[in-house]
Amino acid sequence: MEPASYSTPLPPGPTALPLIGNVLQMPRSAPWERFREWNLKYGPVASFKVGTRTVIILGSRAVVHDLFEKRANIYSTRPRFIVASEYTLKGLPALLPYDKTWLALHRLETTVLNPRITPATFPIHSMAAKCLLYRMMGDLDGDLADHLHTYAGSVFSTLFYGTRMGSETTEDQRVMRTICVEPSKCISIEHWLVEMFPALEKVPAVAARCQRQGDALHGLFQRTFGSKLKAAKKCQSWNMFKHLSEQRPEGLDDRGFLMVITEMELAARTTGPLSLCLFAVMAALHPEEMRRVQDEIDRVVGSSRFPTFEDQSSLPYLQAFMTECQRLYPLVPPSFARATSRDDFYMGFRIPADAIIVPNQWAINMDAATYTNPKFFQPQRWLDDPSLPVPGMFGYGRRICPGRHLANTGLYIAMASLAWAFEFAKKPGLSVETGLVRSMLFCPQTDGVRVLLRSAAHGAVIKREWEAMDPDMSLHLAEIGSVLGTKTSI
Ligand code: HEM
Repeated sequence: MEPASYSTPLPPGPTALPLIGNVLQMPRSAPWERFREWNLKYGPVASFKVGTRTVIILGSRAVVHDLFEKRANIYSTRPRFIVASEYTLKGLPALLPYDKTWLALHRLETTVLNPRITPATFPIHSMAAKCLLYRMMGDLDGDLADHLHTYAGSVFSTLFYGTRMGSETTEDQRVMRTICVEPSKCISIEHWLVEMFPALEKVPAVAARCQRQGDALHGLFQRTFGSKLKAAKKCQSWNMFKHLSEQRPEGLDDRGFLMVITEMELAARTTGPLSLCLFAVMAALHPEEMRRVQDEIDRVVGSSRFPTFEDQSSLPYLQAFMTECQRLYPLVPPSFARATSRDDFYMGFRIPADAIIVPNQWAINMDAATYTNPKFFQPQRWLDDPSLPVPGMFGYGRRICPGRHLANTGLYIAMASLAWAFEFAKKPGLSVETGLVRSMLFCPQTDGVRVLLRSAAHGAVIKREWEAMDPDMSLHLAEIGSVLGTKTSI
């Protein structure tokens, strides 16, 4: 580590105005594009000011690795987000500083988000994929995004609460979708202003609005997840939330526990479906690439059965297509911000304690020195050079997404099944760029995607599998429970 000195300059960046800093240079949408410009101009570690706070933008994979992995003791905490951490999402583990409370809650979550259970979840994911195909086949002109959200809903309401496969209706998942969208307002650009000018919190009207929003959201979470949790505890089958409530650490009150449940619900129900929406949009926009994915699936799987997890290693082009989607359009383009827990000195610059650290994932994925023609959708690049660094879509270091194993499992089988069963055609005007960026999440719009069944043979398999399906998942859930070493009630 370089010698500490307070005269060491901050990383370079655009000239800041007194008081407001660089606020006027911040675009209202896609700020990660401006961050990239600054990284290109000032270097891979650049800084700017928003109000009184220092923001450090990291524009290269090597720098993110140095700081988030090698200096994890300094870079694993979160910034203090006034609106989100103290009002609307108070108690959500993802927003907590890196301290004993966070460690205890994180340990609790990883009790069930444990990679050891992955193979035991295969039957549940596969069954949900079958339901997805059956529902879509019967509603080809329907709302594609709805179906993709229902897929995630089926998987997670079975895993989290032990419900029968497919028992969650489209209406249930619409309600959940509305709930999931609400908190994203807490991280909108507008709210950042309050975060950057903490004095605004003292303005009575602002404080009252934050309080109202917080109370409303907490009320919603308590009602929704509180009653679902009650049902999970009574459920005969093993389920994740019953398991978690049995492992609940001493000192964690009902409200705190419910925020753990809320966090897992929000994460599970938003991220996966959005990745699937992106997959469908990219399939429609790049028919020639999708054709290659389907040729591969036809060779390996054929049309008389569904793709399975055993097929995964034989479908490298599908994997390349998925990875290229994630590189070009990362779900969380600037990734999630971190903060420094103390002063640090890096590359000759001072990174002050409490600085907000933004690992600009989108810029890293656009690095032309790593990815030739980075703006082009070229799945083949992953086969030509298997040593290419995979986009860090799940974050880094100690705060890396604990749900990544489950997420990858669900994405693979859903994407393989969708590509096996359907063609995705482009309606006039479809563009991935129109994908709405709701706060910091990229939300691809699927209205411009037309879905067609690939053949009558595929349709017959979907129907046959649906008719043979047993929606009772309790044996599979018991298997997950036994991997985790719990007694089960069946
Ligand atoms: C495609 C799917 C997903 C993506 C792209 C994704 C991405 C991310 C990212 C970028 C972070 C921040 C990591 C960091 O700060 O470095 C994160 C955190 C988190 N994710 Fe995910 N995630 C996904 C699915 C899931 C699922 C399915 C779950 C749970 C069932 C989950 C649970 C969490 C939790 C609890 C955190 C907070 C970690 C903390 O306490 O700081 N995620 N995720």
